[in-house]
Amino acid sequence: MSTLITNIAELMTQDLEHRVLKDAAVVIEGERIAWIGAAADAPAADDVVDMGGRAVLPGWVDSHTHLLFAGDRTAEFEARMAGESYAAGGIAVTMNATRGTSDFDLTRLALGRVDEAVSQGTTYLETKTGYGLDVEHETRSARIASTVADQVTYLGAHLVPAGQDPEEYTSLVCGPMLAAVRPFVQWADVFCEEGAFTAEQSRRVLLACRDAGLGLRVHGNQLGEGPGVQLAVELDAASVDHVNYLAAGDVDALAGTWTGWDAGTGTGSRGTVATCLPACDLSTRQPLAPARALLDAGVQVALASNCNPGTSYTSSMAFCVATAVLQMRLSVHEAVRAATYGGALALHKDTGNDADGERAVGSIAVGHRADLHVLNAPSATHLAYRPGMPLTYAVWRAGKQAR
Ligand SMILES: N=CN[C@@H](CCC(=O)O)C(=O)O
Ligand SMILES: [Zn+2]
Repeated sequence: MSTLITNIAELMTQDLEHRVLKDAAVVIEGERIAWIGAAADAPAADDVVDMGGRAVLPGWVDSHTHLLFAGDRTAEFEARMAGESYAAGGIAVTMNATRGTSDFDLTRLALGRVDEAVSQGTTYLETKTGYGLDVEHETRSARIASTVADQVTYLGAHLVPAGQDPEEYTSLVCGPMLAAVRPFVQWADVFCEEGAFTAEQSRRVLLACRDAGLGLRVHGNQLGEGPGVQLAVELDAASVDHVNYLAAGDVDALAGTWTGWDAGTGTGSRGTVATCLPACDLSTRQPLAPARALLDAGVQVALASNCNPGTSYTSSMAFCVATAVLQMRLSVHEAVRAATYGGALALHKDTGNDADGERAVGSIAVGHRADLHVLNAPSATHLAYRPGMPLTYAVWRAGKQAR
């Protein structure tokens, strides 16, 4: 079964050549992209869908979310808007609410959040554990997460629960908890920040997880200059996320990880992606991450929602893109790229086509997964030009129309 999607005013492919095609068409066949090119040259297909002069982008790749939670932190948000600063301790409020919720309700809540994201154009997403914080509840979160998200990250090292010795808790995270979650997760993450985990504790966790075969990610430099970025670089993590407070040495270290990467062919040795979370920066009133400086230094950048009840209760990637353009000084093409191809790079899903069966996401090219986001606008520029507007017109996820 093939579908020709035609009369596309602007097709922003975010492929390796950064092609933006005008008056274009795409053919999808099953879950894959089978053809792209000028609408006038399009081959016949079983079905034809006329986009009426709208813009088409890859679906958003949201590489950083925390969707497995119950409860709400409105009071904490209100206090912050009245001048309080964000501190890691709020995580315990969500931990208590999450532990007190049934499997059925936790699954329903997470699925509802995935639906919200997909209906706004997200077609591939990662989510994390981190609100269970004991073996039973971390394992449950990992298991449920593996049924609702495309990739799952183990974040047992999110906060040391009250009354527990930090070193003993770190040993639990590195030992029995890791063994229990392992069947359900691909990645491990640590909140390496004052009030959460020290550099030494974070390193212990990441090394144990790497030995268990997991890829690595780090929450780093969110609340102040700290060791997170350097640790991520040292351990060759796929991504370091937040990156609000960077010293010049941090930017250089991140740039250094990409010197063996050939961006033109998407081959070579991968570095550490800097994942910026602008909705979180605004909601916590932290300085926006220096995405412009990172890109200018040669660092690969992703944008993600960080959807969670404490610091960023939104899954709107369009909001992140608009903020990146309006406030972080990225071009529209750069911001969309960071929210699609950049997220795929951060999740190691940027390559793969017909030959290896692992289909790439985050860019529109033959053989890649058919993840398309149609805007109710003639160009992607409208994402920043009309911020906050409901611009998602249609979504294809793995070749199926999801909206
Ligand atoms: N910073 C650490 N973790 C989350 C927030 C968790 C919470 O406050 O519930 C984040 O990415 O911002
Ligand atoms: Zn996070």
